[in-house]
Amino acid sequence: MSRSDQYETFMRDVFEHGVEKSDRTGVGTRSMFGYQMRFNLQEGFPLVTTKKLHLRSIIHELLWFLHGDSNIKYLHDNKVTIWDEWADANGDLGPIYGVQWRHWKTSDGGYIDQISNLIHQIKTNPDSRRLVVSAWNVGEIDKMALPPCHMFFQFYVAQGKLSCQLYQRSCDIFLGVPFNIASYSLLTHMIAQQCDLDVGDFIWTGGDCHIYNNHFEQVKLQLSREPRPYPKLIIKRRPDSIFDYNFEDFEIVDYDPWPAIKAPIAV
Ligand SMILES: Nc1nc(=O)c2c([nH]1)NC[C@@H]1CN(c3ccc(C(=O)N[C@@H](CCC(=O)O)C(=O)O)cc3)CN21
Ligand SMILES: O=c1ccn([C@H]2C[C@H](O)[C@@H](COP(=O)(O)O)O2)c(=O)[nH]1
Repeated sequence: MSRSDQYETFMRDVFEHGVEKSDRTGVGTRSMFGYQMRFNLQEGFPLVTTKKLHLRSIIHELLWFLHGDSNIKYLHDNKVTIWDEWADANGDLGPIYGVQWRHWKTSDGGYIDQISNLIHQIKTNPDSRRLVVSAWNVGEIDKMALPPCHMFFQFYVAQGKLSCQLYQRSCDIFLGVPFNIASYSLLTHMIAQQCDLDVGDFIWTGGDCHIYNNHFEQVKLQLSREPRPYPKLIIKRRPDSIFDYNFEDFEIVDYDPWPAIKAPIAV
């Protein structure tokens, strides 16, 4: 049975049973600690259907991470504005996700490309239990515009299928989480294609899962809507490496969402 309501069930649980909690931004939240969702990627691409999602921003952001970039110029060139509030006057965000994924600094002055190493390990040693990428570089957190939220992910290969589990320490359920689910599901499809594997599950694990107090009306509206079946992802080409995908390589078919719902972002 295909389920396309895990996200809404999660949102409803936190909305109904979360506790009041103040937070860094001053907005205030309703929060729950610890939650897990499992998406079978064989059954569709988990793009939330109870509001229209801007997949363009999600794809460009992921390609930007994979390029090891942390300046918003690439995003701006592609009309993506989701990181604007955190960039400095030069558009820099410090050593956030992309930098840690591709150029983790070592103590002897070298760099580690975690993504290249990961792909190599999946291809040559798929049973490994060390198929891990971390953005949580403790020694560099104070140089980042925002400490990583989606901070640690692990892959798993069994029966010809690639699965991924993400640990997200802090989760803005209305604005951030739909982006995060789609982004890592897309990454899992791309890595599976590169490694000649089918896709398995994407498992999302959250730490502090919160709904901001100024998202309550939007959440009520969203929860009044019936989820629809998930769309399908088509990757139109098989690039030579994980770093050679273009925006145009991806197509989502049969996405029939409810209308978009606007909300302010907590900075
Ligand atoms: N409070 C907060 N929540 C987040 O989800 C978040 C941050 N901060 N800071 C860093 C990044 C930036 N992210 C963002 C930023 C903006 C949107 C947003 O405004 N989404 C709109 C559409 C925007 C668009 O695609 O142009 C939405 O309706 O989903 C989503 C995620 C995720 N992260
Ligand atoms: O990919 C992302 C990035 C950020 N968030 C949210 C989670 C929190 O609401 C804020 C970060 O604030 P902290 O005080 O650093 O936890 O951004 C997200 O959900 N997804």
